[in-house]
Amino acid sequence: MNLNNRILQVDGLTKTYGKDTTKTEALRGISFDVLEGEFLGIMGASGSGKTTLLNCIATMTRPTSGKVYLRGKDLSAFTNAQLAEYRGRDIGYLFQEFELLDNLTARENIVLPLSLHGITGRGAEDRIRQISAVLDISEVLDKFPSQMSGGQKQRVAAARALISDPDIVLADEPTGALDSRNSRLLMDKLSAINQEHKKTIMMVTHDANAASYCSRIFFIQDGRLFHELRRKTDSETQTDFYGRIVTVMAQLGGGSANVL
Ligand SMILES: Nc1ncnc2c1ncn2[C@@H]1O[C@H](COP(=O)(O)OP(=O)(O)OP(=O)(O)O)[C@@H](O)[C@H]1O
Repeated sequence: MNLNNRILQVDGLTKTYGKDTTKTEALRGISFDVLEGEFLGIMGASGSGKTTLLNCIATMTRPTSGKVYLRGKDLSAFTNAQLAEYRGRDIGYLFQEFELLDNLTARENIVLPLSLHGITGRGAEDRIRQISAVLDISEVLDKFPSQMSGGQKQRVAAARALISDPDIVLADEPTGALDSRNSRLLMDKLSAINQEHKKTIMMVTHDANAASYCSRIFFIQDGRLFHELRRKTDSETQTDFYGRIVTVMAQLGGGSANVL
């Protein structure tokens, strides 16, 4: 592994919620590296710690111990100003339930991170046009969320996550609220953004189909890394990779149907 293009380093991350009788050890020591341009999947049963892991990386949750480094810089040592810059510019976050603001149009939702984080509007219109074309949402830019389909809302949310050209996109179950057609459409777009625009993506998912678009997948069990799968570049079809994913899902706990 060439560590020169390591974008993110997760080192011995633990997270314990509550104490005594309410204590939950959500993460029990997780370490891995993410390389630039990877499309990394995180899978595991409900409650295994996937969202906690993503939120520690997003600095929405503070780890109990361990560190996260972005390009070698320790996030826990960031000042408030550096954290704001990190959240607003270095990462983009895509939520399962879209989290668009209902009283803003698609266009206003997409530019929100730029204004919230004081990023200047230089070229914002050009950038919206480019991203909207990639995500096929040019037609809905002046619509409000209530006037869009679920698939369109999630693609608008993806545009919002990408508008500041972040180093890494963190996605938590982005297809969780979508039907299979819209899931496939979103995954095709995310895959193109990863492959053609070289954007690093880290995605939590329960969906083996969505995971089959990834280049590498971590399986988490009870707050620990259980297994890692890597798609064989060039020599493995998405269908074959899907087959291997389903096999590991079954090993994780007695059959994919009752695990994930
Ligand atoms: N804020 C919190 N306070 C207390 N316990 C929490 C909190 N957030 C998560 N947990 C607990 O930590 C564990 C891991 O939760 P987490 O949401 O990270 O799992 P997950 O793998 O993302 O689950 P799911 O697939 O159901 O979303 C669970 O047992 C959960 O109940």
